[in-house]
Amino acid sequence: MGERRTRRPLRRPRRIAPVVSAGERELFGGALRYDFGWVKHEYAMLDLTPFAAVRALPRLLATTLRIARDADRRALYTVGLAEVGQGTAQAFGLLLTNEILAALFGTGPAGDRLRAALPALLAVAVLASVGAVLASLSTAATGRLEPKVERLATEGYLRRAVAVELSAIEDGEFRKLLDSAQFGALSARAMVGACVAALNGIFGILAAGGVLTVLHPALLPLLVLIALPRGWGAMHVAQRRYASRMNWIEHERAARLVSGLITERGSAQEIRVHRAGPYLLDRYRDMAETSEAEQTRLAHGRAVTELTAAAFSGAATLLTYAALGALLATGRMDIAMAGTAALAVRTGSANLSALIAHVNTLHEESLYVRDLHRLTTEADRRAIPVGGAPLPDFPGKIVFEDVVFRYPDREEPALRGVSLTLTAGTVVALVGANGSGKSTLVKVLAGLHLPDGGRVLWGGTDLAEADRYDVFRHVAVLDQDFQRWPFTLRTNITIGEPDGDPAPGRLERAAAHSGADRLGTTLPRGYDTLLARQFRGGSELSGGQWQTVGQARLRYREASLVIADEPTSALDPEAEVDSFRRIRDLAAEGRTVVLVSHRMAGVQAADVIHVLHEGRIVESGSHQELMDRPDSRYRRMYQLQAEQYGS
Ligand SMILES: Nc1ncnc2c1ncn2[C@@H]1O[C@H](COP(=O)(O)OP(=O)(O)OP(=O)(O)O)[C@@H](O)[C@H]1O
Repeated sequence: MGERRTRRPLRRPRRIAPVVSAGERELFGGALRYDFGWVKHEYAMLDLTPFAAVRALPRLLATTLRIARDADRRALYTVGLAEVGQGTAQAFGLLLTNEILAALFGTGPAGDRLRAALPALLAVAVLASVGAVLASLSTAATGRLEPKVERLATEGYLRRAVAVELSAIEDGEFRKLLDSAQFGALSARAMVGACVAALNGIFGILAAGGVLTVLHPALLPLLVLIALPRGWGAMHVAQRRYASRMNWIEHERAARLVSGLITERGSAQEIRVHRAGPYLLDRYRDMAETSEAEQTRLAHGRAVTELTAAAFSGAATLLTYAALGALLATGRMDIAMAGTAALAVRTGSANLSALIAHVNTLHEESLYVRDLHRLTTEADRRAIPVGGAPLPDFPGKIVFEDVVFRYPDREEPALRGVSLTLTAGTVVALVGANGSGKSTLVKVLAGLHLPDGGRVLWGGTDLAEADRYDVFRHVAVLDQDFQRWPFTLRTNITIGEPDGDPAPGRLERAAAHSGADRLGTTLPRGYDTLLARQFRGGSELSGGQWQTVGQARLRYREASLVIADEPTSALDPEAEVDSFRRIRDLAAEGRTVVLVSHRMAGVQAADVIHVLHEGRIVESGSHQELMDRPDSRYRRMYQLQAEQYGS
C-alpha cells in the first residue's frame, strides 16, 4: 500500500489506515491512542489545500500579532518597522543595481563607466548597511518578544489551572484539554518567530515583484511560475507528513511508554524477578520497527516529491531566462535591465519558498494555540467564583442538611441525603465500607465540591453562597494521597501555610506534634534535606515517615477545621496510637476535627462516630452507644477487626 503511494508522488495525500503492530495488539489491545485535541488536529490539517493555507494567512498573522502586542507593544512595532524597512531597502537596492549595470554596460572608456556607476554603488553599500542594522534590530526585538509571549501564555495557563473547581480537574474532558493546551505557550512563541519570518518573506516578494513590474510586467507571472512548484512541493510534503504522522507517532508513543516502563523504578522488581524485561524489550523492538518503516516510507515519498517540484521549478526558471533572452534579442530590454531582472527573480523566488514554509509552521502551531484559547474560555467558565458572602470567623457549628452529591460521570449519587452537625472542639469520625462516600463527604465539607441538593451551613452562611476562598482559609486537609512534594523537609511542612508567619519555633512545634522532628535531626541536612531521591543530595522517606510529614503540615496550618482522611494507614502501631492521641489534642484546642479511618481502634475515642453506607448515614453515636446496639454495623466492623487480634 505504501509502495503504491511512493510511486505516485503527485497524488493528493489521504488519511492512511493505521497499521497496528503485534506488540501493540498484545499489550494494549490495539493502537495506543490518546483522545487529545492535537490528535484531532492531524485530521484538520489534512483538509488544508495550498489555497486554503494562503486564505488562512491573514487570520494567522492577525492572531500572532495580537498575542505579541499584548506581550510587548514596543518590541512588536520595532520588528514591524524593521521588516518594512528591510523590504524597502531591498527594493531600492535592486533598482540601484539596475543603474549600476546600465552604467557598467554603457559606452565609453572603462574608467568613465566605473565613475558613472560609483554613486549608485555607494548608495547600494549604504542600503546594505541599513538593511543589516534593521535585520539585527528585528532579531533583537523578536528575541525580546518570544520569551515574553511564552511566559505570558504559560502564566495564563497555570493561573487558570490553579483557579478551576476540583470537579473540572476530576473531569476527564477538561483534563484532556489541559494536557493538549500545555503546548500552546511554546507554539505561541514559535508563531512569533514564524510570523516575523513570513513578514520578511512577504516584504521581500513585494520588493522583487515591484522591481520586476517596473522593469517589464511580463516578468511577474514568470516569478510566480518558478515559485509555484516549490510551494506545491512544500505543501504536499507537509500534507503527507500530517497524513502519516498519526501512524508513526502512535507506534513511537507506544514504544516510549514501554521503554519508560522498562527503566522505571516501580517496575524494577518485576522486571527482574518475573523476567518481564526481555518480554517488554521484544515488544519495544516490534513497535519501534513499525514506526521506523513508516518514517522511511515518508522520507522516500518526500524525496520524490521534492525532485518533481525542483524539475518543474527548473523548467520555469529556464522559461524565464528564455523570456529574458527574447526581450534582450528583440531590443525590448537592455542587458542591464536583464541582469537586474535575473537578480530579482532569484530573490523573489527564494522569498516565496521561505514564505510557504513559514505559513506551514504558522498553521501547524496555531492549532495548539487554538487549544490554549479553548482552555482559557473553558477554565474561566469553570473557575471557583471569586467573592460571595464573607466568612471571616470560623463558626461554632457546621450543619449538613439533606446533602445530595453526584459526580458528573456517575449515575448514582455518592451522597444521598446526608444530615449531620459538626461542633467546634469535637472529633467526628466517619467510618464505612469502601466507596460508601466518606471522602466525598469531607470534600463537600471543605467546600471543594458544592452539593447538588440540600445545604451545608457554616454558621448562618450557606456554603454555596460563601466566599469559597474564605472557606478554604479555615480548612486543613490531609487525604489518603496527600502530596509528597519533591522539596525540602522544611518546605514540605511550611507549605501547609505557604504565606503564613514563619515565627521562630513554629516549624519545630508542628514537626514535634507528628513525630516528624526525628527526621529533622536524623536526615543529612536536617530540615533542609531535599525529599526527592532522584536529585543530587535528595533523601528517600518511607511511607510512614511521609505520613508524619503530612501530619506536621496539617498541624502547621493551624486551621479551625482539620480533616484527616486515613492519616495513619502507613504508621507502625506505636506511631499510630500516638497519632490518634494527637488528633484528639487538636480538638482539645478548640478545633473541629473530622477523622476518616478504617482503623476502628483509632476512631473509638471520637466524640461522635457516623457510619456511612451507600452514601447515607446509617448510624451515629459514641463508640459505647454504637457498641451497645447488638445489630449495629459499627459493632460488627469493630468486632471483625478485634477478632483478627484474637480479642
Ligand atoms: N472523582 C470521582 N469521580 C467519580 N466518582 C467518584 C469520584 N470519587 C469517588 N467516586 C465514587 O463515589 C463513591 C464514593 O466514593 P468515596 O471516595 O467518597 O468513598 P470512600 O467511602 O471514601 O471510600 P474508601 O474507603 O475506599 O476511601 C464511590 O462509588 C466512588 O467510586
